[in-house]
Amino acid sequence: MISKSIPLTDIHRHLDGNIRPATILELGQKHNLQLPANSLEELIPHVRVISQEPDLISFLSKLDWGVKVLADYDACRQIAYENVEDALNARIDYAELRFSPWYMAMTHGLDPEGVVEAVIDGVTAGSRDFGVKTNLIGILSRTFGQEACQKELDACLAFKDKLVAIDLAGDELGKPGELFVDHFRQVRDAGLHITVHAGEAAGPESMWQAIKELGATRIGHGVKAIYDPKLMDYLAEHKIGIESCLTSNIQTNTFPSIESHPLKQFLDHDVLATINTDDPAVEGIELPHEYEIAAPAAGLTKADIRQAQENGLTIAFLSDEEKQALQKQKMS
Ligand SMILES: O=c1[nH]cnc2c1ncn2[C@@H]1O[C@H](CO)[C@@H](O)[C@H]1O
Ligand SMILES: [Zn+2]
Repeated sequence: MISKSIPLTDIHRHLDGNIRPATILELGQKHNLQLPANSLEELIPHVRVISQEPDLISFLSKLDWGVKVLADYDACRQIAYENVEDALNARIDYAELRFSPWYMAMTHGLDPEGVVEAVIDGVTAGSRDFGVKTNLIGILSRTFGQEACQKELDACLAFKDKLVAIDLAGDELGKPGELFVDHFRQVRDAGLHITVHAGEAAGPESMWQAIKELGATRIGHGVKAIYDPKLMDYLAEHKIGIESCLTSNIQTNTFPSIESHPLKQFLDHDVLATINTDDPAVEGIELPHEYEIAAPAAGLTKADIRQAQENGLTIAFLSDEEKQALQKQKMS
C-alpha cells in the first residue's frame, strides 16, 4: 500500500540505529573486539528487539553493540554507506538519516568531528552509488548530559552546511529539554532546522517545551499529544510535523499494542503526521513493513496511508524545488 506516484520518504531513521548485525560481527572480528557472540544467529538477540521491551531505555540499550564496533573512521564511513544501500532496498526515494556523533565516537575515543566527516563521506558516496536522495540530521544524545551534547553540537556545526537539522534524542524522562535551551539557541543561530524527540517517554508538556523553548518545527514520535486537545489543535494549525514510528512505539512500550497506536487520530485531526522506521535493524523491520502491515494494523485506511505518505514529502527538510523534482521523478 505504498503509493507508486508519491515519493516514499523516511524522515525519522537513525543511521546508528541501523547497523547490520553482519557488519557488527565483521567489524568486531576485524578489530579484535569482544562481542557477546561469535555467530550471526547468536548475536541477533543482543542487537535486535525480539518482542516488547519494558521501556525506552531497555530498547535503546539494543543499539549499543552497533556503536561499540566503530573502532575507527573507516568503520563509521562503512556503516553510513551501507545505510544508503538499505534505504534503496526499502524502496525509499528520500531519506533523512540522523546520527549522534558522540554516541558513535565514545567507545573508542574517536573525535566527534572526525565521525561527522566520515558519516558525510559514507552517505555522500552511498547516495551517488545507490541513487537515493539523502540529507543528514545531527543528534544531540541527551542521555550523556549537557557537556557531551555541546561537544557533539560543536562537531555538527563544524559541518553545518552538510546537515539540514539538529535533533535531541535519548533519555527524555531523565534529561528533559529544559537542559538544552542554550544548545538549541546555537542551532537556531546557525540557521538549521530543529526536530526533537518529545512526547515519547514523557508527556505533552515535553512537546510544548520542544516547540516553544527549543524551536522545534517537527517532533519525533509526539504520540502523547493525544492527551492534550489544545496541543493537537496547535500542531494542526501551526503545521508542526509528526514523525511517527509505529513498530518502535510498541517495542519501547510507549503503547501496549499496535491497535492502540494513535497515528490515525493525528491524521483525522489534520496533523501532518508521517510513517517512518526509527531504528530499522534494531527493530527488525523496514519501511514497507510499516506501510503494509503496521499501518493497517493501527487502523489506518488506504486513504490515511496515502495522506501519511504525502505528508512525508510536505514536512521533509527540502526546498520546494527539491520536493517538486522528487515528485517529477515519480511521474516519469
Ligand atoms: O526511539 C528513540 N527514542 C529516543 N532516542 C532514540 C530512539 N532511537 C534511538 N535513539 C537515540 O538516538 C541516538 C542514536 O542516533 C542515541 O542517543 C539513541 O539512544
Ligand atoms: Zn528516533
